[in-house]
Amino acid sequence: ADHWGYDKHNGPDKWGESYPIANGSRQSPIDIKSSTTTYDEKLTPLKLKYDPSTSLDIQNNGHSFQVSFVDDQNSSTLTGGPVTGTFRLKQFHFHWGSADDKGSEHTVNGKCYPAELHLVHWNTKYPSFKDAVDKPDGLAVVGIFLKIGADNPKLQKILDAMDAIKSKGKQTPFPNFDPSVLLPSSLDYWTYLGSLTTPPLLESVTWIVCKQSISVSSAQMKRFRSLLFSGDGEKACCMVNNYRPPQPLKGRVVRASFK
Ligand SMILES: CC#CCNS(=O)(=O)c1cc(S(N)(=O)=O)ccc1C(=O)O
Ligand SMILES: [Zn+2]
Repeated sequence: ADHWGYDKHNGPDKWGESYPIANGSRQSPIDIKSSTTTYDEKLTPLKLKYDPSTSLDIQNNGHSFQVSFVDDQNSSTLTGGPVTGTFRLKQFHFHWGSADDKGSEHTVNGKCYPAELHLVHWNTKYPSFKDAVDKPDGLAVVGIFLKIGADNPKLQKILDAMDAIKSKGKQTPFPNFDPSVLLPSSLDYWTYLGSLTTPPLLESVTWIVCKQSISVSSAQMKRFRSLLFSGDGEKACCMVNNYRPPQPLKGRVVRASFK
């Protein structure tokens, strides 16, 4: 069948044909309207504890690139914040645009960022990621906006690995990477109940979107855009605009951990 993607004939507007949940009641991403969010003093600080020895490899999966982690122990975890229990880091990936004026999935008061980082964690009340991925409290994804500014040296290791994973299906070892280096200095966040932003669009994600962004330079963004959606031997297609636009809030409340 026609594999989903991000262009006219297989993009976000078409996903509902194969994944009816695309029109569900808790879809992501959303536009975060700061005036309609509500401060919740019961929200505790987000606790992210990452062990660099759990980082495994970096791969081009044909819709983004992701760094995967060993998740057979509670070495790299998310606790606190809006969640109950312990969530394990499985992978992180990015979404970005064809130019600096778009690319993020979440938007803030209608403003897009050039890219957005997603750190995907699964609830250890379930035996594995695949058991968690379709449960309403199965996943917690931390979203971090990238804003155009100075070169970000913390992205260098990722950028240098890109040459080895240019086309779909490529994978290369990526040991000893500490994702903490990608976190902003403040972990103030907005949180709401949503979904995966790519098919199968499962409504299993507690979203935790950081208010503070991290920097990326225009030159560094150009290197993201040199990756390919296409595999070796296929017509080269630049990996850009791999973001889903904001979806209807449908009555959901977005809480803020900060005043
Ligand atoms: C079955 C199933 C599934 C989802 N896998 S994922 O949570 O790693 C993921 C999550 C997201 S996102 N944008 O919802 O965090 C995007 C892409 C992926 C992916 O498979 O590549
Ligand atoms: Zn994502």
